[in-house]
Amino acid sequence: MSRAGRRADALRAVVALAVRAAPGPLAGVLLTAVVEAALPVLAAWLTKTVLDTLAAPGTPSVLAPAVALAGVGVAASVLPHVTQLLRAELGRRVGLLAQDRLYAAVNGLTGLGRFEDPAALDRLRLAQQCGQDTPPQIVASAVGLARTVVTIAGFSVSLVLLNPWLALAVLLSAVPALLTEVRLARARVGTALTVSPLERRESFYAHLLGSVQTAKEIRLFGIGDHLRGKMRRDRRAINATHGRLDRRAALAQTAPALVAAATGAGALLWAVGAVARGQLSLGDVALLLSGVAAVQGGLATTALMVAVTHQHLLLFGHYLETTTQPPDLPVPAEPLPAGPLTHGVELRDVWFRYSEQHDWVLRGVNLTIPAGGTVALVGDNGAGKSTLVKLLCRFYDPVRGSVRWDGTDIRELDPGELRRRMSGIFQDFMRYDLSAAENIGLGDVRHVDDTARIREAAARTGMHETLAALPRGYDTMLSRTFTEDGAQDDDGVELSGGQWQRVGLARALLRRDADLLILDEPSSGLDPEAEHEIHHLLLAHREGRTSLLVSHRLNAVRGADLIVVLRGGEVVEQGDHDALMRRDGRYAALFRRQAEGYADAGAVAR
Ligand SMILES: Nc1ncnc2c1ncn2[C@@H]1O[C@H](COP(=O)(O)OP(=O)(O)OP(=O)(O)O)[C@@H](O)[C@H]1O
Repeated sequence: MSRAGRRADALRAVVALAVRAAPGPLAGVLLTAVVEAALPVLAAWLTKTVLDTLAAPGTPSVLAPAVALAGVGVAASVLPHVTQLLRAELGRRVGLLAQDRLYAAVNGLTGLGRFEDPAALDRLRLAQQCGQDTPPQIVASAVGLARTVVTIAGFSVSLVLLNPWLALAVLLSAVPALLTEVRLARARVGTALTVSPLERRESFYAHLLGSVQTAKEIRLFGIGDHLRGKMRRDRRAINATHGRLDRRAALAQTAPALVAAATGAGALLWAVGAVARGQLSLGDVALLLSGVAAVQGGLATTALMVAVTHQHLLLFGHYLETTTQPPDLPVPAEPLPAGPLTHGVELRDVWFRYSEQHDWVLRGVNLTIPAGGTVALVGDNGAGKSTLVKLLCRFYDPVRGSVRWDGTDIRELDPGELRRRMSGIFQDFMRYDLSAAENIGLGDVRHVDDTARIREAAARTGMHETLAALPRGYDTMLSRTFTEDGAQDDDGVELSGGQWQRVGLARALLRRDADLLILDEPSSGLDPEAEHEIHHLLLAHREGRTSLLVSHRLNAVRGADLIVVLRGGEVVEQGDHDALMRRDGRYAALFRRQAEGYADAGAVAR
């Protein structure tokens, strides 16, 4: 699509957004803009009438035009405040709708790929920035533009009546400024794109330096100054880019400004001569001077507003691109229903790599998780276990092969429905800065307010007593960073690593009707007694349910119906514990090594 076509699309989208979000304030802003635009023209004519009436004694009373002029003055001083009020309301409502649509689009992404694509993240950042600010600014500029055009038209007619050639010269003198501003607008958008990655990285450093999660390590390693230096370097680069553009703009704007000033001076000299020759009255001169100033000022404002609107429309293109982007993973127009799991989930010759630049992570994996069965996945660091879990949830699609839910390729299913049939805990599970109840309730948002259910899930992971004893019980914020809905009390708490893991597990267990339970390292942060206890609990919970357990603690997986050993992205062994021990391969070696570690520790203890 051509650049002009994209701008027209952006403009249509902004207008549609404003009409949808705030029809009342939009109509109000347009109305006040027209009235505000007409006032200066009216004031100039009334001034001329007052001056000419005063200069010609014996003519009708000056009172009526003087009172009208005063009225115009009052209206001119009040209206900007009304406009400001309406424009602010318009901005807030449009900003809200734009933000909501943007995050609906982001939330609609099925997979994780776009969140790992720097170009997509830069675009998202620009979309976040301009989604909030750009539509109201475009509306404000467009309204301002319409207003100045009305004012310019009014004064131009006045100038044409006094001297048509002068009117033409004044109008033409603004053309260079207009062209310069449009060129500069394009350069400004180019600069915004250039600095966006730098600004995103700067925000990252700002987050590192200002958050409690990072404060410990930054202090222990004393790397605050190092990070600050990197942040400063990015900011300097951003400033240098902006500085270059500002210098270029100042140079480019000088010549058009000189042309306009020379035209204004010429008009003044002509007017003085015309008064001396008796061609113009004093009132005419007042009208002419205010007309030249208004037309020139208006044209300069127009140039700037055209440029700003142009710039915002180009930026808004990124918002449109993000909100109308095609799906990251294909979903059929009419997906098949994901029914209750009756046979099992199967990975059939699955090959996967994160991108063409990356190496294969899974290489022809064949694996079945039978309905009602417990499968454990073990293997070295980087063997591909978490990647396999992500493919099961359809965060990525296999490059080759398929993942099948009761025989149907999960690409044929509705991803939302598929995920509603699953539950689990990831290795890097979320610790939400929310209340304890909500931290668990989010496991099944239909029951987020079901206190009894939440307490029962907490009890099953041994967390009920701990959470009930918090300052506000389950309503206590599990955060020292935020307070509940802006409350002033700082009684939020930070849980220990193991306690958080139990909360994460309780969240997973809240979805009681899940067909497939995925537990990726569910006990890595627990003390040995808690681990033992949690594994017994999970064993009981998994009984008769389909589950996939990923763990490095081989003692925890020995009860699984099937243990699958992954190495370098390939399944190298599978069977139950006894079969794998008899086979005396990789699993047996790993198991013995862990058992020896415990035995050695026991010997040292004795
Ligand atoms: N988002 C990603 N983008 C690119 N490469 C990735 C990504 N996630 C993982 N990898 C790579 O894929 C390989 C497998 O990682 P994965 O997390 O699946 O291993 P794992 O078996 O779960 O390891 P661990 O036992 O350490 O948790 C690793 O080499 C890792 O660097």
